[in-house]
Amino acid sequence: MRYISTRGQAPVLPFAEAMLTGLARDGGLYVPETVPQLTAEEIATLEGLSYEEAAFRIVQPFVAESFSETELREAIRRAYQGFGHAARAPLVQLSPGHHLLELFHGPTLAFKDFAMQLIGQLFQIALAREGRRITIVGATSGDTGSAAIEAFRGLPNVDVFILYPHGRVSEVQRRQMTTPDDANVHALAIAGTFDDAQARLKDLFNDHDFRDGVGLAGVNSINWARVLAQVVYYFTSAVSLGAPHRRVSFTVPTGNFGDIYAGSVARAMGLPIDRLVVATNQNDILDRALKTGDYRVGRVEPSMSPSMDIQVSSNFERALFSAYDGDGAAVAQLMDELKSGGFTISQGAREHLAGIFDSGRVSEPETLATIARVRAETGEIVCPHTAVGIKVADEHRQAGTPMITLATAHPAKFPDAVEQAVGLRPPLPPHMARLFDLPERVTRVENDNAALKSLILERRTA
Ligand SMILES: Cc1ncc(COP(=O)(O)O)c(C=O)c1O
Ligand SMILES: N[C@@H](CCOP(=O)(O)O)C(=O)O
Repeated sequence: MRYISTRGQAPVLPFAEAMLTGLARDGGLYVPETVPQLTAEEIATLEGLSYEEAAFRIVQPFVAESFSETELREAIRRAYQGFGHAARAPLVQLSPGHHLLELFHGPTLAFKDFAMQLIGQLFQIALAREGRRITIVGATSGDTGSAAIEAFRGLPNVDVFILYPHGRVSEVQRRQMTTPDDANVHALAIAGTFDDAQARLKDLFNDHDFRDGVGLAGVNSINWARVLAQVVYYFTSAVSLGAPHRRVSFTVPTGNFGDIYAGSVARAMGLPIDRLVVATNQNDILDRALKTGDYRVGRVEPSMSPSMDIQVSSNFERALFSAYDGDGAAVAQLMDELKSGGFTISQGAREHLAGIFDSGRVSEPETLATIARVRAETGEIVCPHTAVGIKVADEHRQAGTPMITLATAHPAKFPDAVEQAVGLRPPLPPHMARLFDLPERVTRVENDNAALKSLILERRTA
């Protein structure tokens, strides 16, 4: 399996190299040259398997040339052993035909753990093999950061720098990033928004001297390996509701478009997904783009679902690459236009996207009302991101097709929003009970590349 860039100008790489490379050298994102297909029979055999065995069968065709079966099985086993639920990603029925896929039973209480724990294991195998050291830089709107820190803390051959927007993540999210005391972990509060953090991160990758000098690696969903690991739970949940003999739909709270893009990969592999529904908060560029064809960047407005406070949605580039039939030059042209504020999606590409995705937007009052309604109707307490998903899912449900909404984070990560909606603060699980007692370590940094580069060079332990 070879991996190619969405902009068509970067070296073609095998899986392990694409994983260690992160952003392609032409500024694009790696995707597999072809998508492996699972037959209906193969999909049916996933029913009743452990999450780990299903993950092995789904991931293996993408990585076979880079990792032996034994290495992959062991990486998967280690990745999910710390999850707090035997099913790893359990499904809970919200109402007849509407199910919540709980993706928050990992160590940092968000869906990011599913991919980050696995790539943490795969990175270690690949780095040990080559005797390489790396400097990971990640951008986060709240959840990727702590998941990355948890997966890479304490490793002798890795430094982890996490850029988060100062004052724009929840207190639990911030403390998850600033309280680990490992010398290789560096939490950086950048002046600006998540979009600024992600833009600076891409600048660092596009500075080839710096990138090569520090051995830069990325663990955002820029990294194909992140997306791949997220494909698994689309299969396990759909199969438990009757796929491949029955079609299912998914609604996904969306920001950087990585999670829902993973759903489109599952669909391309043969999983009978009817609709993939993008759910945004008031930062609604994706909803606007899918409805009008105009992808136009607006101001990032802080919301009570801060992890989705994103306007420049990195993985949309991968969806565009498919929608433009793998035309890297066309994608590069759109990304160039994006530098001046946006672009218009061609009619053909819009039709391609409309064949897969629907979308909806949820306001702040609607988010609160949904948390309260779900509590009243089902007893479940959901996080504000999940509430955005549930509201949009309810607007897109079709009789006869089960809808699965991804519950992307634990409500205890967002106690202020939950308290406002239902009058109580969900407790943190026991392994995080000391979070508010631990000292924080944080460095403020300007939204400036030169400042960032010198900080990384100065702090690196590698
Ligand atoms: C809790 C939560 N929900 C939803 C999202 C959106 O996911 P994606 O960026 O993959 O679209 C994020 C951030 O990624 C998140 O942390
Ligand atoms: N919502 C994310 C933003 C980064 O997304 P990623 O999937 O590209 O890592 C976060 O919580 O950090």
